[in-house]
Formats: sequence, structure tokens, C-alpha cells
Amino acid sequence: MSASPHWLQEQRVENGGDDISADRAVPTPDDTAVVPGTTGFVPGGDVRILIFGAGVIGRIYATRLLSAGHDVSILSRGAALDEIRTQGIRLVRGGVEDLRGFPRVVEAAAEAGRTDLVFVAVRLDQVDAALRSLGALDADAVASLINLPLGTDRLLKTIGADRFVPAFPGVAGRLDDQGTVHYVQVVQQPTIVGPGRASDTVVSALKSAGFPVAMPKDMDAWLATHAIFISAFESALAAVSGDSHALASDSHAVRGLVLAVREGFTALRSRGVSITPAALRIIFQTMPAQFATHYWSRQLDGELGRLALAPHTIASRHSELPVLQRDVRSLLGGAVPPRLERLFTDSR
Ligand SMILES: NC(=O)C1=CN([C@@H]2O[C@H](COP(=O)(O)OP(=O)(O)OC[C@H]3O[C@@H](n4cnc5c(N)ncnc54)[C@H](OP(=O)(O)O)[C@@H]3O)[C@@H](O)[C@H]2O)C=CC1
Ligand SMILES: CC(C)(CO)C(=O)C(=O)O
Repeated sequence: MSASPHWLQEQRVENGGDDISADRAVPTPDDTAVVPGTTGFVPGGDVRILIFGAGVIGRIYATRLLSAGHDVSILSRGAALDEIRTQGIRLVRGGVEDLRGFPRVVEAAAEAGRTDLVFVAVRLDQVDAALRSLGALDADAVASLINLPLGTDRLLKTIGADRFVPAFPGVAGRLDDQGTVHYVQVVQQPTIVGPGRASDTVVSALKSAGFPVAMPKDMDAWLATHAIFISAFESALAAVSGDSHALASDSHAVRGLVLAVREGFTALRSRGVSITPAALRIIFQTMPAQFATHYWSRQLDGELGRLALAPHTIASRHSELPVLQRDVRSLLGGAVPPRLERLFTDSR
């Protein structure tokens, strides 16, 4: 198979270069409406934004939104507080400096004052602790950028249905010792935005900063599908200490990974959850395992494996990954299919 299928066929629409506005979201044949991103930054944004969490994802979204002209504060703590205050945030993309920005740095959300929009960018294992602050945020809209296998209910209840919007990052990267973020915009995965009264605000802010956006019809199904997929890939990568080239070169291991995700998707479907986006369903469940193995070997050896999946695995394997595995286990009612279970066990 020479052409690599994209997870989301609609990405091609964006590559067509048209700037289609949020209210002209392109309907797709099945489960996702897509809002292609702008091809560059739109200057003059004026939304007051708070980024809650100054890790990899928080820093990328903060700096991009700042450079689109928005009024951005970032909630930080520990050593990162002073580091960002004094050096700002430096983003490197494709090996060259992409952006440097100095958002306002706050230690408590209240210091940011009233905001139009908050993006919460903490890990799954940090959500319980963060929830204590999230209900009290003085903001019109609050979007999560978090891996949430069990769905968005907890956040929805704490934050309130009138202002909560579930979302998921369309970028990935790593933070180096100097505080620089090396990142990629994942071509296969635009920033995902779920339904909510404030979704339009979230989509327009993201588009203004050049992020392609897609809106699945069922966000919880999207998050559940992603959790199966990413918990399998991160587990397999953790077992080889994040060496995506070594994993890509082992076709037996990649085939086992493909079959583990396939079985995980089947188990999810048997619990009434549809596999979303369609492209993942096709790659793992329709495509013969031999082709899917070839496809994933190439992806693991390419930008997605080296610059997104591997660095994220290395950073999260002792923090978010165990909680992700635990939540995938509950998502599947305690009955994790054997190949997926083996990946989880071997990752430790
Ligand atoms: N990194 C990546 O490439 C990708 C990540 N994601 C997802 O995005 C989400 C965020 O991940 P990522 O940015 O990598 O995680 P990081 O660990 O890099 O960042 C989380 C940040 O939030 C801070 N934080 C957590 N709780 C609080 C709190 N109560 N008050 C103040 N600060 C807080 C942490 O501070 P401290 O360090 O002090 O704990 C840390 O700086 C995860 O669910 C992840 O799966 C999705 C795609 C790619
Ligand atoms: C961006 C990607 C696909 C891989 O890093 C991801 O979604 C994740 O790590 O959760």
C-alpha cells in the first residue's frame, strides 16, 4: 500500500487551502464535521484566555493563541513559574524556532481575573486535584485539552453545561531541559472540539491561532476510541523505552499492536460505543491486518512516531499512562482483551 490513509479524510479539505469559517463546517459522510483551520495566523484576536497548566500542551496553545493577538495568561506552578516569567515560552517546530511568547504568568486562577475562555491542559492523573479549582473559574467558557477515556461527565458537572466544552489536542511534543517545547502539529489529528454552548468561542479562538479543528458528533465515543488506540501504542512504546524505530522495525510486534487495538475496538463496540473517527475504524477493523501493520510501521518510523507518540510516551509512562490503562480497563467493564492486557503488563 503506497498511499498512507489519513485518520481523518477531511484533512485533505484543509490542505486545499480554503479558509472555511466555523459556521461553514464541512459535513462528512459519517461521524465528523470538520472546521478546516486557517492557513496562517489571523492577527487582532482579543479574547481573554487563561491556560490552566503550563506543560507541553498548555505552552503550545498559550503561545500560539498569544501570537494570534489574544490576551493570554498561563497558570503555572513550581520551577516553571519563574522560568516562564523570566524566559517566556519558546516553541520549536521542525527544528527551527517557531514562536517565542511572554504570556502573563499566574499562580492562581483568580489572579487572571474574569476571562472569556479557559483551556485546561493537565494530565488525566491530575484531573481529580484540578477539579477543586475548575468549578470556581471566573470564565464564560472552559475547554478541556485532556485524555478522558471515561468521558466528560465529571468535568461537565463541576464546570457546568452552560460553559464546558470538551476538546483534545491536535499537537504533540516534548519539553527539553531548557524549557523549550519541540512540537508538531499532528496532520492526522486536528484539534478536536466537542459539543457545548460555548463551542463556537473555542473553535474561533483555535482557528485564529491557525489550528485545524474537527468536531465529532459523539465526543465521548471519540475519547473512548482514542483511549484504546493511544493506551495500546503508548504501552508498546513504553516497553521499548520509547524507541519508535525499534518498534517500527519489529513487524511481529506491530502486528500484535494492530490486533490489540482491533480487539479493543471490538470490545468497545460490544459495549455500545461506536468507533470514531471512521478512519481509525477502517484502518484497524476493515483493512487486512497485513496492510495495517505496514501502515503503522511507517507511521511509527515517521514524524508521528518519532516526534509525537514516542516523546509523549516517555513523558507520561510513569504518570498518565498507568491511569489511562486503569480507565481503559473500566471502560471495557474490566474485561480487557488478552493482547491489549499483555501490552499493558509488558509496559511496566
Ligand atoms: N504531550 C503531548 O504530546 C500530548 C498530550 N496530550 C494530552 O494532553 C493532556 C496534557 O498533557 P501534557 O501537556 O503533555 O502534560 P504535562 O505533564 O506536560 O503538563 C501538565 C501541566 O499541568 C500542570 N498542572 C497540573 N495540575 C495543576 C494544578 N492543579 N495547578 C497548576 N498546574 C497544574 C502540571 O504541573 P506539574 O508539572 O507541576 O505537575 C504540568 O505543568 C494529557 O491528557 C495528554 O494525554 C495529547 C496529545 C499529545
Ligand atoms: C497526538 C497523539 C496522536 C500522539 O502523540 C495523541 O493524540 C496522544 O498522544 O494522545
